[in-house]
Amino acid sequence: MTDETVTTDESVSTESEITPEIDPDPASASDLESDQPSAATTSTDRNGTTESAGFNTTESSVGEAIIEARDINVWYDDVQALTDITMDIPEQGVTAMIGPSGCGKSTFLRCINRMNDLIDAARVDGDLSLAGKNVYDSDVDPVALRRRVGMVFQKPNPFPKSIYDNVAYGLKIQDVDGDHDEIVENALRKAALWDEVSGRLDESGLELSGGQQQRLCIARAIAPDPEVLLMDEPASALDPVATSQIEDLIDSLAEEYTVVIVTHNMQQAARISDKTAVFLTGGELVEFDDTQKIFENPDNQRVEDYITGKFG
Ligand SMILES: Nc1ncnc2c1ncn2[C@@H]1O[C@H](COP(=O)(O)OP(=O)(O)OP(=O)(O)O)[C@@H](O)[C@H]1O
Repeated sequence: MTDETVTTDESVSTESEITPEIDPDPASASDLESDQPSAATTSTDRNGTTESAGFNTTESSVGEAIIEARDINVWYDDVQALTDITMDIPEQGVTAMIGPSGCGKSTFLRCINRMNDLIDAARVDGDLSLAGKNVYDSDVDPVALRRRVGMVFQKPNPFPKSIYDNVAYGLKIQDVDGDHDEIVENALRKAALWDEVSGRLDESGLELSGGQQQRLCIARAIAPDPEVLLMDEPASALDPVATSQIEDLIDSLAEEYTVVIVTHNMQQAARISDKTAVFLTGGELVEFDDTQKIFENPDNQRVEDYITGKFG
C-alpha cells in the first residue's frame, strides 16, 4: 500500500499514515444555537481545574508557542479555503477551532501534519513551524512529521485488527524502538481504556463500542509519543456519556500533549479549551484568544454574532 492514497475530503484513507477516514458531519445551525455556552456556577473538577461560567480556566498547562502559522493560504484547485492564517498555538493545553461549516477548520488542522499533501487538488502556501522548524521545508519527511503530530478523526476508525495491533500498528510502521507491549499498555492507560480491554487485547477493535473505539484510536495516535494531537470533531459521532469520557480524556492528555481540536460544539470548546480560534466564511481566522475572552467578550462583532447564534 502506498502512503499517498487519496479519495475526497470525506475519505482520506490509508493505514500506513494512520489516517483512515474523514467523514464531516456538519452541525446544523440549530445545533450551534443549542450549544451556546451559558452562564453557570463555579466549580472545581477532579483535576483541580476551576470552571467559571462553564469555561476551562486552567492556566498552568499552556506554554510557549509550539506551532507558528504565518500567512497560510490553501487552495483546492481554484477555490481558496484558507486566507492568510497567522496564529501561534501554545504548547500543551487545548486549542479549539470553531466556525461555521466550510470555513476551513479541518483544512487548517491538516496543514499541521501535512495531510493536505495527500489531496491532489490542495495547494498550501506559507510557513507553518513545529517547534521552530517549518514543516513545509523540503527536508521534512511527512511520515516522520506525522509521528510527531498524531491525528484522531470524527468517526472512530479502528483497523480490522486486534485491539493490541491497532495500538501497535503505528509503532511497527514507524519503527519505534522499545518494548511494544509496554508502550501499548501505557497508551491504552493514557486513553482511559486499559481497564476495559486489558483482558481481551486479542479481540477485534471493531467489537468495541463507539466510545471505546474512539479511545482506541486515541491510544493508537499517542502510542508513537507525538508532541501534538490533532482532533477533528472527535466526539461528534458519540453519545453524551462517551462524549463526556472523551472530554475528560482530552483534559488529561492536554497535560502532556498539545491538543488542537476542531469542534462544532461551542459548549464543548468552552468547556475544554484554553484558547479558541474562530474561523469564518472565506477561510479567515477572525479572532484567536483565550477561550473565556472569545465567549464572553470577543473583539469582533462577527464573532459575537456567531457565538450568540445569530448565524451558523
Ligand atoms: N478535498 C477537498 N477537495 C476540494 N475542496 C475541499 C476539500 N476539502 C475541503 N474542501 C473545501 O474547502 C473548504 C473548507 O473545507 P473544510 O472541510 O476545511 O472546512 P470546515 O470548516 O472544516 O468544514 P466542516 O465544519 O463542515 O467540517 C470548503 O469549501 C470545502 O468544500
